[in-house]
Amino acid sequence: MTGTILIVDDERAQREIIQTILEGEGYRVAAAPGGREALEQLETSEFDVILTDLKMQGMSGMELLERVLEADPLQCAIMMTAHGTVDSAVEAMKKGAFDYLEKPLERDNLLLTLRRAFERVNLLRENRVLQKRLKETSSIPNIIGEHPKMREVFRIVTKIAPTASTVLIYGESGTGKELVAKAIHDGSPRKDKPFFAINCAAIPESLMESELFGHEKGAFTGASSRELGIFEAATGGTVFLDEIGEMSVAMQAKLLRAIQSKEIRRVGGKVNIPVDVRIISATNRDLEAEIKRGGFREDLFYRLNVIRITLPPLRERGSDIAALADFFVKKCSAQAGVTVRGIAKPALKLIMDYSWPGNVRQLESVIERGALMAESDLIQPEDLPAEITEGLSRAGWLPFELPPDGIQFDELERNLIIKAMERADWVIAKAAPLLGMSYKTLQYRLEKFEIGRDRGTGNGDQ
Ligand SMILES: Nc1ncnc2c1ncn2[C@@H]1O[C@H](COP(=O)(O)OP(=O)(O)OP(=O)(O)O)[C@@H](O)[C@H]1O
Repeated sequence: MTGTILIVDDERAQREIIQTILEGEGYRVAAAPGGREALEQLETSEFDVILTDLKMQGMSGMELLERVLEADPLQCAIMMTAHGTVDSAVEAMKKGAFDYLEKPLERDNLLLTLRRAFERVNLLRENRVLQKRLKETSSIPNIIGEHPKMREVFRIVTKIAPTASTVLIYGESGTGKELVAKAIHDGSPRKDKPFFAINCAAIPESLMESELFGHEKGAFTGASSRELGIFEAATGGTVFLDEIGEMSVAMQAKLLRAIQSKEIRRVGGKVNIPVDVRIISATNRDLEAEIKRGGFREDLFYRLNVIRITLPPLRERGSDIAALADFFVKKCSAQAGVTVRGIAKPALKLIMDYSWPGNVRQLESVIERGALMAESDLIQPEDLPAEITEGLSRAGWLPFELPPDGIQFDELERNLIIKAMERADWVIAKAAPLLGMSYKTLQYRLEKFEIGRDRGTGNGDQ
């Protein structure tokens, strides 16, 4: 039998008898003549079980129990009480003692109670190890998230990263889809080979095939030399197809053929070239609904959707906001010239209350801006952009009331589009989800309103 026990009793003879019995059973035993001495020993050593007398000179067993459990609520303690003091024994149990033993002690009863106590100690210990292991496996470097939905993401990523299966990541813009795709690549045997990401919404239809599969010299006007597409360039590695829902149906057919045959043909080429890439794709659209509408091929969907990972929007994991903000502050403070080391409480409250339609990407850029604006070493409310300080809180933000004289709807729409484009650094693919529009709809509206980066003509793409 292994295990450590601390006996606390002010009667020396009692201590010695119990110590002899327990050492005879193989336990490692220490003894203390009173509560104070016991607490001193507990400061430097850990004991699995504390066996203490109730009535002692100086500190009572009850007070010792309270102090011990205050420091470690899971400490296993057994109270020894004089015959006929059941009330105190019950009180000790209520306070959190594991059990009590009536004096004079009976050897068998003592050993049986200790055996049960050690069963519990071992169970708790195993539980702690499991919890620790769970924590270790459910985190990925540089991806912050303690929310159960993120833990589930980490669990799946850790499990499937080493396999060859295709993965489809669902999530709104800025929720970390590319970060997760990269983590899957980094956790796979392909990690030393290239990881290439392509945003299907940002590439014009006419160039998509060449981007994916490459082209031969002279394949089309402007193709002055042979160029490899990302399928060939990433060979042995991973291709990440972001915003797959924006890919045209014609292109989807070509992609499906490439996945099935594991071969591609460069645009203008005459031969098929074998390729070996793992495909991870991502979307913020409901592809199943797109299939019903005829906008997405069902057979391709099943090829891509072998493993599905759903990333929650930031507003659904509010408990992660503070840790993410802190992570970005640290990231910024590593940069030259930035002296910020934290976020002031009132600013943090505004950050926590905000709805984050642009998700983690928006939070990251707000913190970056705050770190640059801050005059002290803490980010203050005045260092945050208006949309956050104006308290458009998660609980029902209602930005507009219809003014008494009505409104010019076109003007309102135009302004909102400009605001979204500014927030998305003039990348249409990133601005579109902020407005709940598809890439094509937003592109059309940018042209219609003649919105460009310089507010002049042109659509300001990329
Ligand atoms: N959990 C996280 N921990 C730390 N950083 C994160 C996390 N999630 C996202 N980020 C950061 O937020 C930014 C946006 O993430 P990412 O580009 O992966 O999002 P996305 O979902 O692919 O966006 P989009 O759909 O617009 O392409 C990146 O700078 C990324 O590093």
